[in-house]
Amino acid sequence: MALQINPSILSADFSRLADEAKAVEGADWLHVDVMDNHFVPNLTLGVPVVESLGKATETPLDCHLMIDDPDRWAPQYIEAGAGSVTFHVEAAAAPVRLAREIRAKGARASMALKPATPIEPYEDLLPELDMLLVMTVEPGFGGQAFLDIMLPKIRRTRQLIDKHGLQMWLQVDGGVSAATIERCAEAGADVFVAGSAVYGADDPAKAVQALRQLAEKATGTPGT
Ligand SMILES: O=C(CO)[C@H](O)[C@H](O)COP(=O)(O)O
Ligand SMILES: [Fe+2]
Repeated sequence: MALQINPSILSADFSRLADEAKAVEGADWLHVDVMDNHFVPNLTLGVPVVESLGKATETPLDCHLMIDDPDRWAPQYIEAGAGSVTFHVEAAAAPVRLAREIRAKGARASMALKPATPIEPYEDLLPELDMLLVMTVEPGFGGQAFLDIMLPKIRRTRQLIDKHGLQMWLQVDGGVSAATIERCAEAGADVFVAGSAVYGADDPAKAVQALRQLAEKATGTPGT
């Protein structure tokens, strides 16, 4: 099982994005939150910024699309350099077709669930995906408190992945910190997004290492 830490650039200084991306080189992926002020009540960045970020760092980009109509926009993020594209199932018109298109274009296909969206209706879609994202806050903002009530959903999702013998990754995003990452890892997550816990630290690279060690300790699993 992979064990990965993905710093979220949402909590970085947007006037120095290239430097902030370089500050966490050594992390597995750079998590990029795309918000459109429709699917979520916040506006962040779009295709041109993703393209520039891709040129500024060696770290592959994990694009989390919190936007309406991801069916239309996801391909553009792959062309801009995203190595992994996550769409929200609540926003996608045709999740299976979209996942297949993302894979066909050479990126990892990932699907996200808001806190109130259950995993069970999507069990049969899992083989179409490279990653499933269980949101542990309501999407839209960094720095929110981790929702403990999501731990059973993380556990149930891990059970479904294992039941089907899939190699796909299970990502958690929202409120992941030194205080919460062990519980996420014990519940079966293997990819951890952390925004404020990384960029709010004096040394973001050290914060990534510290989170990795806690997750490894919780699972007895060496990371990548
Ligand atoms: O998708 C997100 C919010 O919608 C962010 O990735 C997430 O909130 C990261 O920030 P933090 O670790 O501070 O919670
Ligand atoms: Fe995110």
